[in-house]
Amino acid sequence: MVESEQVDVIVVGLGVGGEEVAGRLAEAGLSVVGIERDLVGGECPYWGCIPSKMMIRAANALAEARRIDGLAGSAEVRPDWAPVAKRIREEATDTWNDRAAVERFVGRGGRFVRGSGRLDGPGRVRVGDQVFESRYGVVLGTGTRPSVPPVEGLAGTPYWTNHQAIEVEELPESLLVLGGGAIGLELSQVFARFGVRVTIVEALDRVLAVEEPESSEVAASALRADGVEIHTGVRAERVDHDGERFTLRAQGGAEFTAERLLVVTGRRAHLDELGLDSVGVDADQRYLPVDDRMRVTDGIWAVGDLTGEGAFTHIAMYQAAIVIADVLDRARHSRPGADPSGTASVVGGAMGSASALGASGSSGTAGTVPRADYRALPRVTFTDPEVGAVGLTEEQARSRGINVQVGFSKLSDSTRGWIHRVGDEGFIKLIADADQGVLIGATSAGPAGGEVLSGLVVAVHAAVPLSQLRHMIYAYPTFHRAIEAALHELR
Ligand SMILES: Cc1cc2nc3c(=O)[nH]c(=O)nc-3n(C[C@H](O)[C@H](O)[C@H](O)COP(=O)(O)OP(=O)(O)OC[C@H]3O[C@@H](n4cnc5c(N)ncnc54)[C@H](O)[C@@H]3O)c2cc1C
Ligand SMILES: NC(=O)c1ccc[n+]([C@@H]2O[C@H](COP(=O)([O-])OP(=O)(O)OC[C@H]3O[C@@H](n4cnc5c(N)ncnc54)[C@H](O)[C@@H]3O)[C@@H](O)[C@H]2O)c1
Repeated sequence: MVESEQVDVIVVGLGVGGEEVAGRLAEAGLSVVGIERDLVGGECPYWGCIPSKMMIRAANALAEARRIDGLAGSAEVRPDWAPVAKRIREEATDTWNDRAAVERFVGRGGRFVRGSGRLDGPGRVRVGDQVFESRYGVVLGTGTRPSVPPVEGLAGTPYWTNHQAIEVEELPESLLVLGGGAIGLELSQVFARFGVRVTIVEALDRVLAVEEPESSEVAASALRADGVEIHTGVRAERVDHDGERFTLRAQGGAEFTAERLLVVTGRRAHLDELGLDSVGVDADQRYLPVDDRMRVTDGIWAVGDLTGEGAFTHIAMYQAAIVIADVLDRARHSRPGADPSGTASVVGGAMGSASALGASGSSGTAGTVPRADYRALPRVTFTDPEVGAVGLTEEQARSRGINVQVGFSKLSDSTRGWIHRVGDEGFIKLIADADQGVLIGATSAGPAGGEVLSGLVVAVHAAVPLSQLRHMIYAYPTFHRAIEAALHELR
């Protein structure tokens, strides 16, 4: 048996969630080993949120310029992908190099190990020839990878995932997008605005199917206006690549061809790679279930996409704060002569007297571990118009037997929408629990729909009574005044 090295905490996977947990625990004075097999920071900064939003910023600038005609004169727009690719390479990803992130982690007091970590019994993690043993526990933050459907022929073709789409230096003439979810819609609109002929093929009967049907309609009609072809209810049967072009054949005989094929049909965790059987946890699951303190089992926590609680960076960060508080709580109570009130410094040891966590307050008060609550989970799909949503959709609320009231108002009927004119598509949809007199869900689609959402997130999170929401003052003429109009429509 390989001799193991003892540390306080082992973090496997330094994506959004793992990096936050490992860095903060190290700052708090624990000895932390952080293990990452690819790039420290994970999907979001290198192939996800940040570069995709840089693309969207650029594509939206083109769209705004194209709206000048008829509103403010005329403009000739000549898209150029080169500055977008350069910005992603130089500003966002350092050409997909994590040097700075590794240095940041080490600078916070962490020990970095590059490799694939795997549980090797309770508290133990193996990385290649090294074995680490943890005093307080192991945190898993290994995220997800693209889930590629078993369509005949697809596996042998040079299809793109989000990685190649984000890294692209020269745009193709045409692009087939398999999957009309968040990634499919955001990237399709970007590429279409830069002149690529884009076709989306979606299996369900509408795009963005996890959100309200009205959201699907607004997003689909905006993309169509940008020239994107959308085919829903299509079952892909076979994919071929002849060296130059892809052909996708669908059930019923329909055929789609393009120079490139982007597969964005969801993501999946790879639990089989984590050695979960060595700690008695079933690896044959889609995600790793956790309790409201993110505990998988005694001494093992999970954070981020791996938990299946919503694949968003803000969820990974939210969960990370809970894990940090819980691990520190355990460390506090495990020390000889521990102060169970939790009022002493967070942990002992050479670096333990001053707690950065205590100073920032993000882990909660010493001794109290916050519990996860996803009632007011916000999400924003950054199409133009943006589709922001929080809490339950109408269908989810009805299927739970809630006494539902729905309020709806179109942005174009608001003063601000009318002033805005071109590009004012969108709406506010409110879902209320009539018995409780509170909002339990809401959608805010429109220009800055994700920003307008914030008031609705507060309303759902804090269960603000509808009577109070109706008697608030909404600034004139804002887009968010449409919330007031929708409140008056609740029935
Ligand atoms: C194109 C795209 C756009 C997105 N846009 C947004 C957005 O606008 N807003 C938003 O909130 N979210 C967005 N997301 C989702 C967001 O990127 C994820 O929710 C987030 O990255 C999840 O963080 P994580 O820490 O759970 O996992 P990840 O970021 O996936 O990190 C997991 C890390 O673990 C490593 N790893 C895996 N297994 C092992 C192992 N055995 N040993 C060592 N290391 C391992 C991986 O290499 C990886 O670095 C987007 C995603 C994509 C793909
Ligand atoms: N703005 C954001 O916050 C943002 C942006 C991008 C991604 N993300 C996160 O990343 C996750 C993954 O994004 P995604 O777009 O890959 O997944 P998704 O689950 O959002 O969408 C996948 C789509 O592919 C469709 N699909 C599945 N199999 C198919 C098949 N065989 N043929 C045709 N269509 C098929 C599904 O019906 C679905 O509409 C999202 O769930 C989201 O949480 C967030």
